[in-house]
Amino acid sequence: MKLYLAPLEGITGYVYRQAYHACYEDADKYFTPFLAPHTKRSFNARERNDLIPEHNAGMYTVPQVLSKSGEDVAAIAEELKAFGYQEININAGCPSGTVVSKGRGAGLLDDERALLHFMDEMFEKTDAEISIKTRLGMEYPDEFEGILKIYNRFPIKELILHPRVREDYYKNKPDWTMVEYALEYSRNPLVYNGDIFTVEDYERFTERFPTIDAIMLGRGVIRDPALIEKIRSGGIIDRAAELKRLYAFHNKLVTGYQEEMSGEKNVLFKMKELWFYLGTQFTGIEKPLKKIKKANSLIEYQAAVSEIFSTGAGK
Ligand SMILES: Cc1cc2nc3c(=O)[nH]c(=O)nc-3n(C[C@H](O)[C@H](O)[C@H](O)COP(=O)(O)O)c2cc1C
Repeated sequence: MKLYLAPLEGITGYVYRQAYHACYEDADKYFTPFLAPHTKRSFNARERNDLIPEHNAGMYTVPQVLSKSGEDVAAIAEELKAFGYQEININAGCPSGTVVSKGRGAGLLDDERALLHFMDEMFEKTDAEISIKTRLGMEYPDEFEGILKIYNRFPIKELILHPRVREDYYKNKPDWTMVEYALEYSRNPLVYNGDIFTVEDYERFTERFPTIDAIMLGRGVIRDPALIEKIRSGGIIDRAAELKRLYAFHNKLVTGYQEEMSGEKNVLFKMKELWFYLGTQFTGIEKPLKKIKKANSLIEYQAAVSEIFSTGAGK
C-alpha cells in the first residue's frame, strides 16, 4: 500500500514535512498545501520556501495548485519544472466559501462545462503529470457521475477521491458507496482519502477495498505522526519509544518555526493549532492542554508540553 501525506494548509508546509522526514519513515508522497497562481507575478516568498529543492530533500513532493484556469495551471507547471517538479496536483475539493465563490477548489465541480473547459485547456497546454484531488460534487453525491465522465476523458496520473460533497465540509461520513462507484468506472488510478485515523480504520477500508493500492492520510497523521509506520507494521510500536520520538518531532517543529517565522506569537499560534490534533492521542491531559492554549510565551508553552510528555500520559 502506498501512503501519502495530504496537503493541510497552515500545517503541512515544509517545516512540518522536513521534521516529519527527519523523525519518521517517509510517506510515499508529500503534497504541499495549495498554491494559488498569480497571473502577474511568480511565487511569493512563503510559496518559494515551500517549493525549493533544499527544503524538500529526500522526499517525493507534489505541489498542489488551486486554480480554475487551465492556462494558469500550465504556466505554473512550467515554473514548477524549473524547481524539478514533473508532477502537480489540482485542488478540486477545497470547500471554503471564498475559494468556491471564485469557482476554484470544490467550486470547479459546480459547472460541468466549465470543468471540461478547464481540463481541456490544462491538458492541451502542459505536459506535466497531473493528478486531481476531488470531492464528489457540490451538494449531492450523484453529481459525481457526470464529473467522473469528464475526468475519464483525460490521462490523469491519479484521481484522489475524498468522498464527501462540498456541503459536508468535513462533517458526515465519507461515502464508501461512491468509492465503489469510482472504482468500477474510473479509467484512471484511484487513490482514497478520508477519515483514516487509526490502524483499525485502515483495516476496515482495505477489507472492503482490497484492490485500492494508495491512500492519502491527513488528520490521522497530524493526530498521530506514527500512523503510517503503524499501518506498515500492523500496529506494533512501543509506546514509550513512540512518545520520546513524538517529543523530539515536536521540538524540531518548534525550532523549525522559530527559524521560519519572526516572533514567538506566530510560533505559538502554529503549535497551538497542532495540539488540537496531537491532544487526541493522550488521555488525562486537560490541565496542561489548557495551559498550552493560554500560553503567552514559548517558555510557558514548553513547560506545559513537558508536563504532558513527562507524565507519560497516553492512550
Ligand atoms: C486544516 C486543514 C487544511 C487543509 N488544507 C488543504 C489543502 O491545502 N489542500 C487540499 O487539497 N486539502 C486540504 N485539506 C483537506 C485534506 O487534505 C484532506 O482531504 C481532509 O482532511 C480529509 O482527509 P483526512 O480525513 O485524512 O484528514 C485541509 C484540511 C484541513 C483540516
